[in-house]
Amino acid sequence: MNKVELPEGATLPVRHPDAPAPGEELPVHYSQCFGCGDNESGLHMRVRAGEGLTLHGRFLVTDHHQGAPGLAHGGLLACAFDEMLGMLGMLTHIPAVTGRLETDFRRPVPVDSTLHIRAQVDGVLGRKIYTSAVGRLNAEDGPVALTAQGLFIEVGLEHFSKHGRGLEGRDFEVNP
Ligand SMILES: CCCCCCCCCCCCCC(=O)SCCNC(=O)CCNC(=O)[C@H](O)C(C)(C)COP(=O)(O)OP(=O)(O)OC[C@H]1O[C@@H](n2cnc3c(N)ncnc32)[C@H](O)[C@@H]1OP(=O)(O)O
Repeated sequence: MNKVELPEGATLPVRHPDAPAPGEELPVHYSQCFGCGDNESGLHMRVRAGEGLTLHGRFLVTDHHQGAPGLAHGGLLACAFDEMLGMLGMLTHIPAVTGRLETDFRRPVPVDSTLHIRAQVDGVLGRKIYTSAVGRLNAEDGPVALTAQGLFIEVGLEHFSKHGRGLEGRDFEVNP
């Protein structure tokens, strides 16, 4: 994992009492989500809660995900990290959106490989949530293919009703 530089005063948020238990699979937060939903060409990411403020996810790289022939597209891999880092909100119940996402591509990711991603919350300062993740090839302890750091910004739920659609009657889930 990258060494994450946190600003002075950042603290670790509390794991929400209703967060999925360690080992529990996270629900699909939106059926059409490109990351975790039924979207035909999507990632079909499967994610389970880890200890503390961590998540473990994985997806199979398919022909839908190519950039160069036989290799995953870099932007699509960044998408997978956005999804994983965004889903950390299910541990904290803090509604937030990606403000900044930095991805380091360290190894090519071939079609038919499974990318295992471990994501964690590193700290919170005001509305800013600092997160990071590492992606490994074909096993949870496989070779590191990517690392990423994400800055998420806490927003009110009105962010999703104002800019998105279909949030009526929901409390903390931000997608229908
Ligand atoms: C409840 C949980 C449910 C979980 C469900 C799982 C869902 C999973 C879904 C997964 C899907 C994946 C998830 C997705 O794909 S989320 C979709 C992709 N992201 C977006 O669409 C966000 C678009 N941007 C915005 O809406 C606004 O710009 C936001 C809301 C982010 C901030 O505008 P706002 O007017 O509100 O606030 P502010 O501008 O005063 O900024 C506030 C603070 O933040 C700092 N700042 C801001 N930006 C940056 C930056 N780039 N680098 C560094 N710092 C930045 C800023 O300096 C300030 O700091 P400070 O001055 O206070 O120190």
